[in-house]
Amino acid sequence: MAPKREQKKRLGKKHRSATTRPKQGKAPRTGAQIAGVAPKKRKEISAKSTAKKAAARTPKKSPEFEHKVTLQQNEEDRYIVGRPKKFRLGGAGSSHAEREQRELEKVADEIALAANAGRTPDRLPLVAICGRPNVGKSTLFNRLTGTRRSIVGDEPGITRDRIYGEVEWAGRNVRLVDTGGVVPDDEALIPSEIFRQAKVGLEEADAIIMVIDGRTEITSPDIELARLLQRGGKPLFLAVNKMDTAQLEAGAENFRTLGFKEVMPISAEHNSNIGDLLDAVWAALPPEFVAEEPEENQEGEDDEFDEDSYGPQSLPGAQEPDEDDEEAPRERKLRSHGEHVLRETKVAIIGRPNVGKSTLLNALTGTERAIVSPIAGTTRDAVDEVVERDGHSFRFIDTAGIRRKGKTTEMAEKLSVIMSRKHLEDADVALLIIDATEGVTALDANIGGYAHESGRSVIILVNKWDAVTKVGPDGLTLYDGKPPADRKAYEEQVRHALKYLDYAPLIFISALEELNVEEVFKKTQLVARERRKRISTGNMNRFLDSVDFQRASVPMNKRVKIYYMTQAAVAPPTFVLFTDRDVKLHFSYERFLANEVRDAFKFIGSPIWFKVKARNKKKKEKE
Ligand SMILES: Nc1nc2c(ncn2[C@@H]2O[C@H](COP(=O)(O)OP(=O)(O)OP(=O)(O)O)[C@@H](O)[C@H]2O)c(=O)[nH]1
Ligand SMILES: Nc1nc2c(ncn2[C@@H]2O[C@H](COP(=O)(O)OP(=O)(O)OP(=O)(O)O)[C@@H](O)[C@H]2O)c(=O)[nH]1
Repeated sequence: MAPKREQKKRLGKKHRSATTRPKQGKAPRTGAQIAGVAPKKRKEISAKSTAKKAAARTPKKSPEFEHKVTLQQNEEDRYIVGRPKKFRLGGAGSSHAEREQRELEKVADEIALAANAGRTPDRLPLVAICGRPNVGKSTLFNRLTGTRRSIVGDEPGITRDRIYGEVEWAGRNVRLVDTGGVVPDDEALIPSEIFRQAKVGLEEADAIIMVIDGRTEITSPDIELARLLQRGGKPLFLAVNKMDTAQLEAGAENFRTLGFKEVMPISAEHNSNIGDLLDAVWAALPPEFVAEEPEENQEGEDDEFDEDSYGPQSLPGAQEPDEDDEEAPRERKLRSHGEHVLRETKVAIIGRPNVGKSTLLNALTGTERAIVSPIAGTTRDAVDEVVERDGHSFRFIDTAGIRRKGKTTEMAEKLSVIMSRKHLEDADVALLIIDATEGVTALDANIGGYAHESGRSVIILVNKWDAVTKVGPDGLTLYDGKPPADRKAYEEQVRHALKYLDYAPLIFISALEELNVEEVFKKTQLVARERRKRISTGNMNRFLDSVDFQRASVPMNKRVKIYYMTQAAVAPPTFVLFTDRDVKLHFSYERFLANEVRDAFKFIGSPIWFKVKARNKKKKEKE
């Protein structure tokens, strides 16, 4: 990261507009804004202000389509989405146009879906730069990130892949993705590759900058790309590039016909109006990125508890740095300047000998869509295998270790525990394998216990399912004459034996016959995302208001009053409870609360950790 001053100089501040200037230093006080208001009223206000913000981000109605803003109760978080009506592109009727139409609608629907998908606000906000070839995307990207990674050239389609970088602006960091461009096969039609690229980058993006060449006329690919983006319901900005002089800048208004609310003339090459563009983008980012920003000078501020002051700003210690966030250093590393990164999930395959670990690894790395590359692991002689699929990387930890065989049974068993624990250290997600032909043994339970305590996300895989379900010639019994296993009853048994892993998804697989292996990838990606989910303090306290603690079966003297709670860390999600007493939470109270949190926010596959802080602890320490 370039020093702050140097970066400011690079980005310039020509033509800075007062309306888009951010409030330096302080984040908008989403939680505290509603302080001092009675709890009932507080809920209403917060819902209204969220809806207002979302409405501001939704493109205006246009004759072709219409956005209806609806407050959706997403399964993972509450989110506002724009629901576009179907529209038809001009020229429909011929079969080619219809095909094109269908393809566009499919992609647009996917983008709309992605906009509604679960968010992981523990990451930096991601801003995508897209546009047709040669409009200056790479020049803008390089201007913002200060790197030369994105190649600039006169030939259209020179950026062949997505490139990620980071920019610091007004004291905050934003991640950028240059979605790239590809030579169109046919200038008259939108090259489908642009859509493919755009789609991948946009799925993750929190805001989008579409770049257009202000020195050329609007082309039909521009129009169609604009329409496609507008269907996604994300904050959109049109950067009219190559406006190198004030005279040219006036012409940017002509591009309003594309239907963008925010149209900004810029010159990426001459560094003009770039600061304004960033200000506007930053102001439009979803609230969770703003709400979670640590407040400066918080240490030592007023320690008095005020019943009506919700939110991080009034919460002594609530926004302390994430000491427990073990993911943070690696995440930061991944976000280094201009680095071309894919999101990566580290996966440990764990289990006792002979359950099918190496067979599963072979099945996972051998799938048709997997691109596998062996990479040196974190320990000296370890080799990790990285599988890239659908834009996501799965790093299987120490595959040499998984394939290593023990000598005697006893030794192999001991080794399996040691290896499992070692693999857990480096992992995000653990795949705990159970042998269906044997059920959960004491050793399985032992290894599962380590997985639970490690704070990693866990997926239970009941392997060799083929061996207990494939019936023989009579069509009724297995080859050995036994009755085939009943899935529901089997799951109950496993759940009973591994009670503490009740949050872990369970999949029946056959590594040998590659049954349900696809599902393993899907679930791994899901739980990896869930463990990094962050709930805003405002939402957390609304949740707390709704919990009926009377239902917790905990002795009266073990109950503590929780004034408020906040998520202090991700991976695993860790909550700090501000209580009336500095005592360890009673086991059943903790379990009750974890279940309530899970009901509200899911956190599929991840354990939930709690920390207790007595509200006056700091004060006592000072005295
Ligand atoms: N005059 C002027 N030219 C610019 C400006 N920004 C970019 N260019 C030029 O436009 C051309 C294309 O720029 P790139 O940044 O490579 O465009 P791109 O959109 O990334 O292109 P693809 O890689 O094809 O997608 C280069 O010759 C740049 O020098 C600008 O602000 N003013
Ligand atoms: N029927 C059936 N057999 C399987 C399946 N998966 C693995 N096996 C068999 O189970 C045995 C053990 O498989 P491995 O993959 O070597 O097991 P492992 O867990 O790596 O064993 P260790 O290296 O000793 O820890 C082999 O004979 C496999 O063919 C399955 O899905 N179905």
